[in-house]
Amino acid sequence: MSHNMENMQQVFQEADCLFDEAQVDQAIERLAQEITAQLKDSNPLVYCVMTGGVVFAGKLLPKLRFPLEVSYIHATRYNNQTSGGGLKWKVEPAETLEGRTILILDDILDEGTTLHAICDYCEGKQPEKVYTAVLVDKQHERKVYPGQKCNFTGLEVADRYIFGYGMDYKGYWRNAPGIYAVKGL
Ligand SMILES: O=P(O)(O)OC[C@H]1O[C@H](OP(=O)(O)OP(=O)(O)O)[C@H](O)[C@@H]1O
Ligand code: HPA
Repeated sequence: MSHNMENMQQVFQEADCLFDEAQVDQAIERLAQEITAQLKDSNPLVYCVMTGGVVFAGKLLPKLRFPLEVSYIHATRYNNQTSGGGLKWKVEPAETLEGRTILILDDILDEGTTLHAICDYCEGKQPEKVYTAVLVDKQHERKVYPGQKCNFTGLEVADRYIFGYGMDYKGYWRNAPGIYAVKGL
C-alpha cells in the first residue's frame, strides 16, 4: 500500500464519528419532509453542488415524492485543501432560472462563501425564489454574515474539519458512511 493510502486509512481509524449512518439518514428523512411541505407544489429546479453535494442529493432526491427537475452546478473554493480560497465556477447552471423555484443542495455550510455566491448568481437570473438545503451547518462565528443560515439544515456540527457523506479530507473519504472529524483538526 502506498504511503498516502496508509495515511488515509489512519485518518479514518483515528477520526471521531460525530454522526453515524443511521443518524445522518434520519436527518435526511426529516429534511425530505420539511422540503416536501414547503416545495411540493412549486415545480422546483433542484441543483446539486458538485462534488460535495452528490451523496446528500443522491440520498435525499428519492425521498422527495413530487414532480421536480434535477441538474448540477460545480463551484469550488477548497480544491481539496482544508482552508478555502476564492470561489471558482467550473460548471454554471445550464437551465433558464427566470420564474423558477430553485433549490440548491450542498453538503456543508461552513464559512458560507460558496452558497452565498451561488445564491447571488441565481438571484441575478430573476428566479421566483431560491432555497438552500445543506446536510450540515458548521457552528462558528466566521460566516459571510452573522446569522447566515440555509432554508433547510440537516445537522449542526462542531467547528472541526469533517468528512464523510460527500465531504472530503484532501480529496478522500467522501464515501465515509457517517460524519467524522479529523483527529486534531
Ligand atoms: O461554506 P464554505 O466555507 O464556502 O464551504 C462549503 C463548500 O466547501 C466545499 O466545497 P469545495 O470547494 O471543497 O468543493 P467540493 O464540493 O468539491 O469538495 C463544500 O462542498 C461546500 O460547497
Ligand atoms: O469541514 C469541511 N470538510 C469538508 N469539506 C469542507 N468544505 C468546507 N468545510 C469543510
